[in-house]
Amino acid sequence: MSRPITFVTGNAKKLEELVAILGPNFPRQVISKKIDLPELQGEIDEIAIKKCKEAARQVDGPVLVEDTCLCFNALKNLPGPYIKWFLEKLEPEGLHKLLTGWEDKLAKAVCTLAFSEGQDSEPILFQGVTEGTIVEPRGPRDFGWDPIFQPNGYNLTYAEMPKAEKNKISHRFRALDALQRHFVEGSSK
Ligand SMILES: O=c1[nH]c(=O)c2ncn([C@@H]3O[C@H](COP(=O)(O)OP(=O)(O)OP(=O)(O)O)[C@@H](O)[C@H]3O)c2[nH]1
Ligand SMILES: [Mg+2]
Repeated sequence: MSRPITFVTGNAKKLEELVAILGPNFPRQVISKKIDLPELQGEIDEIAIKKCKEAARQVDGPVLVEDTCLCFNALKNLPGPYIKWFLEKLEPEGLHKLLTGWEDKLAKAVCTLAFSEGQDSEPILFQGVTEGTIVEPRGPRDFGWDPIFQPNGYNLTYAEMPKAEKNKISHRFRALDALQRHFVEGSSK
């Protein structure tokens, strides 16, 4: 029997979505641990890999971590990995206003999952991207920048969509889908 995978995150909403998306049929047991891991600066993949190695060191076993970026096309993909700090200071309104000077409101939400079997294994990455536009905040405020992100093909922001609907098309769903395929295909070999 493989050891359970510990999903290390300080973010309760991420955990809630992960549990809903993975459902009961994921081939490995997933438990969670709340640690706010340090995030070093750098490119997306590098941040996720370093976060994963630190999680594996602290947990001393199989771990999964996630890093989420919100990239504005007009700003050459910023705030990107720094979205958490931008959101904390500017709130959704301010984030939307950042784009006032640009006609281009395109953005992408990027979820990068990093999985490692343990301290001695190299992390494996799975990424999910959902494209959309940045709009004036609409909908409930219970999760981050959801009120300003309107995925392509929808008239609703992530925040306005029923959770089950967001979880079918979100950046997080797409990354978890890749992870799930890795484990399901891997376990049938
Ligand atoms: O509206 C949202 N819809 C989402 O689907 C979503 N996923 C993440 N976020 C926010 O974007 C920042 C990422 O930073 P982040 O990846 O470092 O997360 P975090 O520090 O909260 O948790 P963790 O690093 O301990 O896992 C944080 O402010 C998160 O709250 C989201 N906001
Ligand atoms: Mg974080």
